[in-house]
Amino acid sequence: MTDRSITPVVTPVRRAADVPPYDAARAEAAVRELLLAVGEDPEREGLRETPARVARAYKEIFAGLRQEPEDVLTTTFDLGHEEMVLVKDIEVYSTCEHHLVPFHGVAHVGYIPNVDGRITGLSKLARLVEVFARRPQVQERMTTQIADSLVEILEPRGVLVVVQCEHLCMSMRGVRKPGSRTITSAVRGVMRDGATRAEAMSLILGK
Ligand SMILES: Nc1nc2c(ncn2[C@@H]2O[C@H](COP(=O)(O)OP(=O)(O)OP(=O)(O)O)[C@@H](O)[C@H]2O)c(=O)[nH]1
Ligand SMILES: [Zn+2]
Repeated sequence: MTDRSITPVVTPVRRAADVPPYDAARAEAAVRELLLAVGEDPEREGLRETPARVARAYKEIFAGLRQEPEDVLTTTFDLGHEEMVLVKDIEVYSTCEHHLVPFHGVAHVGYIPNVDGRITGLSKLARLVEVFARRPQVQERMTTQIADSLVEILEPRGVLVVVQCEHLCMSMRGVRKPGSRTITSAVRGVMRDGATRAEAMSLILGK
């Protein structure tokens, strides 16, 4: 019998090319409806511009739906560097797909290049995080997507991604536990080896 507890759950994700263009007018109408639904007056002074503002903000916050990792992991160099590369404390702002409120914190992204030493620009790792953070998300999927796209594009020997976030849906509402942090990781290839993983983790945890 299959042990279902270790069966990976793969969420089908639409490719950017299949995502329709951003519909600002529709977003604006929806925000207006929401304001009415909560008992506000969208015509009052302070709220008159709000639907349009929120529509613009959502375009930015969900821009990652129209981007693919290969759009940002463009610059690769063959530097011959075969040891670990780790960028830590990359600030992350994403949106919980269950409540549409933010979760935020940091991502640490490390990889061990392939034997040709193919590496990418450091900023590209932070851009990669943005591609997946700027979508309606769950933290686990975001972590996995960052790791798997690095595997696909850089073909490295190993990847480790650790994300630590506070979910405002747990802080400002619901269970109301401000300050709790959720930590997720995705580890691929030789980064799974005990010593290598320990080295990456100590670099992440070290000040
Ligand atoms: N695994 C996971 N869960 C998340 C994430 N973001 C939010 N959640 C959880 O999604 C769950 C949704 O649960 P529901 O019971 O459907 O929604 P709810 O009634 O609003 O739940 P409460 O938040 O407990 O009030 C909650 O337990 C959230 O904490 C995430 O990134 N990963
Ligand atoms: Zn939530």
